[in-house]
Order: sequence, then structure tokens, then C-alpha cells
Amino acid sequence: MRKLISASQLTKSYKTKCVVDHINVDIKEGEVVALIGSNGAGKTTTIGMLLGIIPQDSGTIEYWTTDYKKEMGTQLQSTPFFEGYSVEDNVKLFGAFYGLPLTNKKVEEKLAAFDLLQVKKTPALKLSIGQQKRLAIIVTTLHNPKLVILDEPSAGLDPRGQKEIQQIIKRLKDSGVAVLFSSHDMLEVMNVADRILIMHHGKIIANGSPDSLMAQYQIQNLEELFFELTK
Ligand SMILES: Nc1ncnc2c1ncn2[C@@H]1O[C@H](COP(=O)(O)OP(=O)(O)OP(=O)(O)O)[C@@H](O)[C@H]1O
Repeated sequence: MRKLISASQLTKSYKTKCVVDHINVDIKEGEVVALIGSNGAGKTTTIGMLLGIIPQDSGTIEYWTTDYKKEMGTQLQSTPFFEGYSVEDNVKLFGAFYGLPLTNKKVEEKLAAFDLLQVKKTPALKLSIGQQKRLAIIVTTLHNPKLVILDEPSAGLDPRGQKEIQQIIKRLKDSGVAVLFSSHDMLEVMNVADRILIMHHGKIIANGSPDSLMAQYQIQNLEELFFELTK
């Protein structure tokens, strides 16, 4: 499978503290990769560097395309919607950003697919957290990106909301989109990830499919494996 991103020896420090320490990250076409690690492990900083938002101190990142910022989708921990605008108007405004004139029918199809049609007239910022997360994924996939990067997409959601995010990630994969997402939820990671990167103190300490990592360390539970490797 073709690599969409190949990052080598990425490093970032804030003042004297090294928060991402010579990591290598590859993301291949169509795969779902989970980035897991304790609070402060360096996940968001890594995601920021891969998105080109945070400049790395050293290391290189190669992308499959020269216009990678336009061809990736992203949902960061807080996604700004246009204040005072309804859900449907937000979708249209983001569509206009990408140069996509969206018909009302197209917008309604998107909203229906993410169970948001009934709130199309509601101001986006008044939606529940789960609804906002789903809307954020709609707006970041309007332009059919090849790769979507989601920073803790299920944080703060109830079990149903978490399940919905897992289904959305699976749907993206089924349509050929690669997904990199960070998470603290091991069940979610087991359910959707093809491959896991475990980060600890700025380093990637494990990289493999859930099954291969559990076999390698002879631990039959991802949460236990995580605790073992990050203690
Ligand atoms: N702009 C910044 N200036 C100074 N320190 C920063 C900055 N951004 C992040 N850090 C520090 O870098 C470290 C890694 O932070 P980062 O947000 O990447 O971790 P994380 O793994 O995403 O954590 P969490 O799971 O809590 O979101 C933390 O110690 C954090 O305090």
C-alpha cells in the first residue's frame, strides 16, 4: 500500500523540554491508525506537526501530494463553527471554503448520513458535544480527503456517542479513507484500529496491529498491554 505520510525522526521541544523525541510515523492508504498515550505523551503535538500546523525542530515529513493541506481532513479537539449560523449553513460555508457549491439536497444527504438532519436549523454551537463532533467530521470530509486526522474524536462523549464515532471511522475506512486518530479509549482502539502507535514521554514505544502487539508481549488485553508498556 502506498504511504500517504512518512515522517522520520520528528522532534519538538518547548523551551528545554523535549515533548516529541525522534519519532517515525507512517500512514498508508486506507488504513486506520490509533495514536495512544497518557496525557502529555506528545500526541497532539505529533498531530500538529503532521498537519503542518506546528513546525518541527528537526526531522522530515513526506506527503503523497504537494498540496497536502488541501487534501487532508482534520478535526482537532475544538472545531470552530461559524457563530450564529445554523448546522446547514455551516456545512455550506465550509463547502464554499473548499470551493464546493453544495446544493440543499447534497447538504441534507450529508446531514442525514450523520443523523443530524433533524437539527439542520439549529445554531451549530448549540448542538450537543456528540452532534458537534459529527458535524465536525462532516465538514472536514466534504472535499473527499484521502486522509483524515482526528484528535480525540470521542473525548467527552457518552457510550452511544463513542459508538457513533467508531462507526464513522469504519465508514471512512470502507470508503477508502485513511484515518489517524488519537484516543484514550482502548475498546474504541480495539474496535477500529488496524494499527496502533503507543507514545510514551515523546517516543513511539510500540507500533503494530492490536493482535500482533498482544501476541508479541503475550498480554491478551490492550489496556493491560498499555499499562505494562507505559509504567
Ligand atoms: N505550546 C506549548 N508550549 C509549551 N508546552 C507545550 C505546548 N504544547 C504542548 N506542550 C507540552 O508538551 C507536552 C505534550 O503535550 P501534548 O498536548 O502533545 O500531549 P498529548 O499526548 O496530546 O496529551 P493529552 O492526552 O492530554 O491531550 C505536554 O507536557 C504539554 O504541556
